[in-house]
Amino acid sequence: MIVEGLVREFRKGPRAVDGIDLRVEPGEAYGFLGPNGAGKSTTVLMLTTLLPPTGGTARVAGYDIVREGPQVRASIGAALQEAALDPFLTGREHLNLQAALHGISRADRKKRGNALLERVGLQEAADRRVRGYSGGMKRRLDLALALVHGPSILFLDEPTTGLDPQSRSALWSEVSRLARDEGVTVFLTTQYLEEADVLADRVGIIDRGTIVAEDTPEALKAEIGRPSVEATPASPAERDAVVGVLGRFGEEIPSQPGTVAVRLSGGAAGLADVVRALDRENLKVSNLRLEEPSLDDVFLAKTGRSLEGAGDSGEGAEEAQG
Ligand SMILES: Nc1ncnc2c1ncn2[C@@H]1O[C@H](COP(=O)(O)OP(=O)(O)OP(=O)(O)O)[C@@H](O)[C@H]1O
Repeated sequence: MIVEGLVREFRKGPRAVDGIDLRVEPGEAYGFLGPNGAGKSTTVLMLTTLLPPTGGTARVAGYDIVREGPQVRASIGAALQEAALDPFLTGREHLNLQAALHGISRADRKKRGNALLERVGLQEAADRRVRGYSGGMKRRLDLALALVHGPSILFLDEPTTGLDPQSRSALWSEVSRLARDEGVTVFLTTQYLEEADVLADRVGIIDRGTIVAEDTPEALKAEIGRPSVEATPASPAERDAVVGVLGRFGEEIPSQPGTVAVRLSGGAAGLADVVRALDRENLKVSNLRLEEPSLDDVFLAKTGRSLEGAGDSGEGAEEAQG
């Protein structure tokens, strides 16, 4: 997938996507991370040919998204935010219908449907109507539907938003397996740092329509750099003394009540020196933790805002999207 200078301007709205460049290699899992309203869904709609760009170009599976829409659509599968599931159809009926739409023969439809239902763990619910499905089951059915025609690229728009932790991790394993074992290229959008961290080989951070950082999660975190150490003084009376010792190793940062934290100016290796210094001063700590920088720190460093609550106010956005 090659994207160059892609733009989408809405007539009465913002420049939702403001000239983005990206490349996703075959078999790669790419995470598009950003707050509400950053432009993630608009990007996915353009790349899946559902919304025409107002500028720039993109090739998906080698095909131009504007001039070769049908070829693009034949190569991709998409599970988007507004799942078009019919509450009165069963999971199996949905798969059958989708397979028929893709021109899969009657004999193959059944086989394909069964295999996909099994893969996403919906065999037992296969003949129940979708209106009785949980949020997690609907997302898994969505994923199965996106895979019916064996696409080489899979688009997932916020696949786990609103799911409980268990359903979230079940979906994560399925997506990882697709990328790892079947070489499917995955392009997923998410507002969850952890999701990008777990699933993506590379992460692009999008804010207000532009990509502000892009790399492997490890490299992005390493760029922001230094880990922090957090200590819980065993006796609250010794808090100031612990602050004094830790302060020699870096600048103090906000931490949980009852704890002291500093960003280690010498990196993780400084932890041993911290322990020795505390010991020398006879200061006891009940807990000592090394914290690696998170993707949230990366977002903060690149945009000056924290990912939590960095989104747009959403005013009118929902309406406009409908
Ligand atoms: N059809 C539309 N008309 C006008 N403005 C729109 C339309 N669709 C999206 N926008 C605006 O474009 C910007 C980007 O929206 P987009 O949905 O792409 O963001 P997002 O990163 O996917 O956010 P979310 O996580 O909420 O889905 C927002 O400011 C949004 O209000």
